[in-house]
Parts: sequence; C-alpha cells; structure tokens
Amino acid sequence: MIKTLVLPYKALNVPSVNVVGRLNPVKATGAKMEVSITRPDDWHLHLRDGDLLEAVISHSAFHFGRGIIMPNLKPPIKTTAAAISYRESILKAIPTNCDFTPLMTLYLTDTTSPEEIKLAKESGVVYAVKLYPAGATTNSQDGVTDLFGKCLPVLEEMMKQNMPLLVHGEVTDPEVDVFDREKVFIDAILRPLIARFPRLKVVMEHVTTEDAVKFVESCKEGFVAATVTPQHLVLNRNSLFQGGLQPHNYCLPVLKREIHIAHLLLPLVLAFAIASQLGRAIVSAVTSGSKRFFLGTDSAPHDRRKKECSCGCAGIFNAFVALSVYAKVFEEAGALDKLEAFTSFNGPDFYGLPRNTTKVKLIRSPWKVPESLPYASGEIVPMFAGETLEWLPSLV
Ligand SMILES: NC(=O)N[C@@H](CC(=O)O)C(=O)O
Ligand SMILES: [Zn+2]
Ligand SMILES: [Zn+2]
Repeated sequence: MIKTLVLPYKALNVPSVNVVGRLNPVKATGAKMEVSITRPDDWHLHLRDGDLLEAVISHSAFHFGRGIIMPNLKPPIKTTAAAISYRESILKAIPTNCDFTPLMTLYLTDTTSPEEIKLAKESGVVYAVKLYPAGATTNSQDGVTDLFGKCLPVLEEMMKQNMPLLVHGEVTDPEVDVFDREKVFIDAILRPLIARFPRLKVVMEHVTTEDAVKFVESCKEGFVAATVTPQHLVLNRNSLFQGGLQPHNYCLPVLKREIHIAHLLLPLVLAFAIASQLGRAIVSAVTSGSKRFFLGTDSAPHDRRKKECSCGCAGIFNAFVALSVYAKVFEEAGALDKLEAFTSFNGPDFYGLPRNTTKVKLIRSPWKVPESLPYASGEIVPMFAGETLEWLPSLV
C-alpha cells in the first residue's frame, strides 16, 4: 500500500494579525508574517509501533527531517538487532512524499553490556542510549535500578564510543514529592555521573525546572545539553486541573509551577532577583540563543481510552502543534530570530551531525487543531485539541 501524506493543517479563513517581530528571519507577506527556518529535527520522539505508528508518523515526518526515536516500546528496544528491525518498520510506515530519517536509540538496563554499545556504534543507525530509572515513566519497568552499581562498564564504553546518554531525569523514590523528582535527580545522579564521566555526552530530556536549566548551564558546553518540550514551555500545573481533571495535559515529568517556566510574567525587579539567585526559567533559557537547549517534542501518543480512565497514562501527543507552539513562545519573547538555532542547529551540532539543508515555513495564519486523530484501533487526542493556534507550519 502506498501511503501519502494527508494533513490536518489548514489555515482558517480569518485575517491574520500583523505583529511586530524582528526583521530577520521574519518577513511580512501582505498582512501575514512568515518565518522561514532550516528544516527542524525532533531530538525526543515516541513513534510507538503497530497501528499507532502508522497513525502518527506522518505528522512528525511532515515537520521534521530527523527524529531521535525513543525505545520504550513493549518490549523495549534493548539491542542493536531490535533497533534495526524497529527502524525497518518505521521506514515502511513513512508516507512516500515525506523525507524523514529515524535515529534509533537503545533502552539501557542493568544488564546492557559494553559489547552491545560497540555493536550499536558499528551499526551506524543507533545514535544514543536512553536511561529510564525503573518505574519513572511509561514503559520504564525494565529500566535501570542502580546506575552506579550496575552500569559503570557500559557508561565507560559509551564515553569511549562518543555515544550520548539521554536521561529521563527523575528519581523514583516514593518519599520524594512528584514535583521535586527532577531537582533531586540532579544532585543524586547527574552531578556524580558527570563528575565520574566528564567526557560522556549527556542530554537531560524534557527539562521542567529552573534547577535543571541552571544545572545544564553550569556544565561544560558540548557535553551536557537539554531538550525542551512545547508543553513545558506553555503549560503550568494549573492546566492539569482547569475546570476538572485534564488527562490530556498529563505527562512526565509532570507540569510544574509557573515560576519554572517564565519569569516574564513577574514584575521585572522580582524576576531579576529570582533569576539571579536561582538561574533562568525555561523560556528565558531557550529563547536566549544558548546552544545547550534544543527541540525535543516528547510527542507521546496514547489511545484516548488509555488517557481517559481510572489510571491514565502519562504522555502528550503534540506532533501536530509542536512547531506552532515553539514559534509562539519565541514570538512572545521577542526572539523569533533565535527560533531556528533552537529548532534546527543546536541539536545536530550537539550530536555532531550535519544540519538539514531544506527549509520549512511558519506562517502567522490561524488554524484549528483537530479534536482527535482517528486511527484503526481508536483515536488520539492531540495537545490543544479543538483550539486555534496562530502559527501554521508549511513546507517551502
Ligand atoms: N513523557 C511522558 O509522559 N511519557 C512518555 C515517556 C517519557 O518520555 O517519559 C511516553 O512514552 O508516553
Ligand atoms: Zn521521559
Ligand atoms: Zn519521552
């Protein structure tokens, strides 16, 4: 069967608002603003498998040139052989008119061997290894129980092979408050890890706190970096409870207080005082032009029935809306000129890969996010379902 791309992105017939933006790379076409950027990559992506994979792949493939594909399937992708076969299924599912390269990862366990890392490097298709502390998030049951007790030889080999370690940075201790798990992880695991393996490349995935921002900024550039999701830039923990429980805003790490997101909303003096003591909030860090932060959507689709039930899964499907949301964040910070580095340069530079050479365009033209994405076995509810967003992604 030949699959072609059918998209839910359509500009609404509403006159677009003219905004004052930076001149480069924004240009006005008639009443519309547009930003042309090098085709972005997604450095943290869950594509799943089976019919979920078939349902979601085109939405990432439309926007992004490459994606770092998360290995937390059931069963997880623990070996290079499994990564190669998962990659084949992804390639088969990509619509013919899309140009998308999956970059595979391995799921680290207590028993992953240094030989497996050598195989992974030799394969040329595995680009990183993912650390899930056992029990921290979706399908992490087989994850690591004792990083320093069990994984030292494998980490040593990764450092040797220049294979990045991607980290779900939360402790799982039930005594630690769920809102503090990232902060505690930094001191309990990350600092000692980096002290022991100073040349290991580490990506702190989906950062949610200014503690994480401060930590990443304190590390050596080029060795420690962070991905940032759309939801952690625009939603705070109120979004979980607004007008009732909102399962589609539930992800891990859980959404945090506004103070972690943007000091911009605080009175300026207070913002400076807090920022100088605690570091910068995520929005300021991302829009500052720092090379340490790059795009990772963490788009994590779950069937509607698995989100709307008595024990709902963590994960937000944001592939539809990610670029629109990032553009809005940069626009509001007056930093559209820094968007391209975040979406398209910092990631490949960190991974030592070439930047993409084609372009995508973001047009400031309102469009309505579909209520749901139906697929063979059910439906997936996207982030901001039914809402109108300002920036419409389109191919150049
Ligand atoms: N982010 C999430 O809430 N969920 C992710 C796993 C992860 O990235 O932690 C998933 O696989 O559903
Ligand atoms: Zn995670
Ligand atoms: Zn994830």
